[in-house]
Amino acid sequence: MQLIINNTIFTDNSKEAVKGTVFVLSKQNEKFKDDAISNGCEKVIKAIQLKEYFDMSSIKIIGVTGTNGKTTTAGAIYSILLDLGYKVALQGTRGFFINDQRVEEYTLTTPVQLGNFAHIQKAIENDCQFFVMEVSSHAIEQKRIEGLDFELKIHTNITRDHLDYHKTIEEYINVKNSFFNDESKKLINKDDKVVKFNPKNALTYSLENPSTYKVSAYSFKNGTNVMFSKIEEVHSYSSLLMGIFNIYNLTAAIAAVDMVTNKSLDKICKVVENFAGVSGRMETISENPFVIVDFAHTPDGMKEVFESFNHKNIITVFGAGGDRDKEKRPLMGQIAANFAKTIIVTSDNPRFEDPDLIIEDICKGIKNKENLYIEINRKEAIKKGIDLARKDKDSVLLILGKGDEPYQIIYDQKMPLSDKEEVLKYLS
Ligand SMILES: CC(=O)N[C@H]1[C@@H](OP(=O)(O)OP(=O)(O)OC[C@H]2O[C@@H](n3ccc(=O)[nH]c3=O)[C@H](O)[C@@H]2O)O[C@H](CO)[C@@H](O)[C@@H]1O[C@H](C)C(=O)N[C@@H](C)C(=O)N[C@H](CCC(=O)O)C(=O)O
Ligand SMILES: Nc1ncnc2c1ncn2[C@@H]1O[C@H](COP(=O)(O)OP(=O)(O)OP(=O)(O)O)[C@@H](O)[C@H]1O
Ligand SMILES: N[C@H](CCC[C@H](N)C(=O)O)C(=O)O
Ligand SMILES: [Mg+2]
Repeated sequence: MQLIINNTIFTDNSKEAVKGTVFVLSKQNEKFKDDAISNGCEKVIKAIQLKEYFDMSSIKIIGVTGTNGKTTTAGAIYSILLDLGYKVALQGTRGFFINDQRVEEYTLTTPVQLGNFAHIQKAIENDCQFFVMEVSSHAIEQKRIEGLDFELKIHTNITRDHLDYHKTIEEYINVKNSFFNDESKKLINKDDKVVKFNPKNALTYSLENPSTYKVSAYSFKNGTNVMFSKIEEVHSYSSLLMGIFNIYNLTAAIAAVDMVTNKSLDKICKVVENFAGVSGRMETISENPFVIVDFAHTPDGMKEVFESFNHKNIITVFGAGGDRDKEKRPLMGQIAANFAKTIIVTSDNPRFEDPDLIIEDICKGIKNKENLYIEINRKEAIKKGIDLARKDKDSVLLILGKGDEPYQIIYDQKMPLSDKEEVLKYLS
């Protein structure tokens, strides 16, 4: 990865660290430091020193971390700030956006250090006042965010994900909590049971426990309508988004904008109505039959989605990613069995794993196999789900795990496959 600042080339790859370049050390590449020096680089610096070459004072960085809700909450903050007239950049799972234009397709949810600095540089060149970014647990552990000063750090929730990488839930929780142990301005979900944070400059939000931004009531008739109080002031907002978990995401987004701008909460609550959500997150593809595509791929994410439709007969199509956390698979099967009337287990992104074995892992959590179908071909599984949904007018078909991913990763190949396209093709 290279970054050019004032005609100086900065690189994080020793193979590029030739004469005239500056090698930027990271946790991932420090083992190549001697190679960089022998390749003739001018100097070796730590990422935190990039601030000496790079004035970032004109842009406010907002970081969102948590197991689920990062893309949705970051997307909502981006939408609100744009509607309030600010120039904003958004970086995350769905790619890199500047002022409503997608500048880069999906790469990493949080790029490597120089990738973050390159995007911030581009955002500053486009006069952005805010840089909203998702902060993944990998990024925290690998210190990809080293050198960034956050105007505000936001916590959505901490349940479980990426245990293939962090090995234990305790380690995963510690990594997530480490993002909140400094004196930065932070916004914490007070209903989360495992979050630990430095109380200095911390404000909170919640539906259950006492907090700064406390939701007092909500209803789902004609969309989502929410009432909350900030200390003594009462405010309300409405949204097209469904699900109690989206009330957390939207309340966090409203609170965040309140904390980083001097706009009135009433103005902020007004523009949040324009946020139509993020594609592939609780996205309604068809009303009749009722078909929704969602990105839920963790036990907690699935539980939240299922609980949003417990008034419906749930038919669900899902799988689990290969080369990811294996222990979550039976838990996902069990959650589906607890809520769904019909379960169709299929492939997600098998990567280098045998899709049959992934499906076997999921089915270990499904004791009652009466309404369980297994269909390894995701396209066929979606068709099966639609056929069943057509026969039950009180059903909702929930196609989970891939959201708006336009591909299926088999080995290291990205084969074109979009859940939404498959539904629309079959219904047309
Ligand atoms: C598992 C994982 O996170 N791997 C990351 C890790 O790879 P790695 O340890 O193999 O590193 P590497 O490729 O050997 O390179 C490490 C560093 O050494 C340097 N290098 C390398 C060779 C050399 O001769 N000299 C040299 O200097 C490279 O330029 C690089 O800076 O370090 C690399 C560089 O920092 C990352 O690009 C890579 O992310 C890979 C591509 C990846 O797929 N990561 C996924 C799992 C990820 O990060 N996902 C999260 C969460 C997703 C979500 O929940 O939304 C994300 O933020 O996207
Ligand atoms: N606040 C929340 N609590 C629990 N589940 C949620 C929440 N928000 C969203 N979800 C569920 O998790 C899925 C992923 O949401 P989103 O993409 O916003 O999360 P993310 O943290 O960016 O995920 P990833 O780390 O995989 O990119 C959604 O499709 C929904 O099913
Ligand atoms: N459908 C994807 C969802 C996870 C995407 C991202 N959170 C990651 O872990 O790479 C998978 O399970 O392969
Ligand atoms: Mg994301």
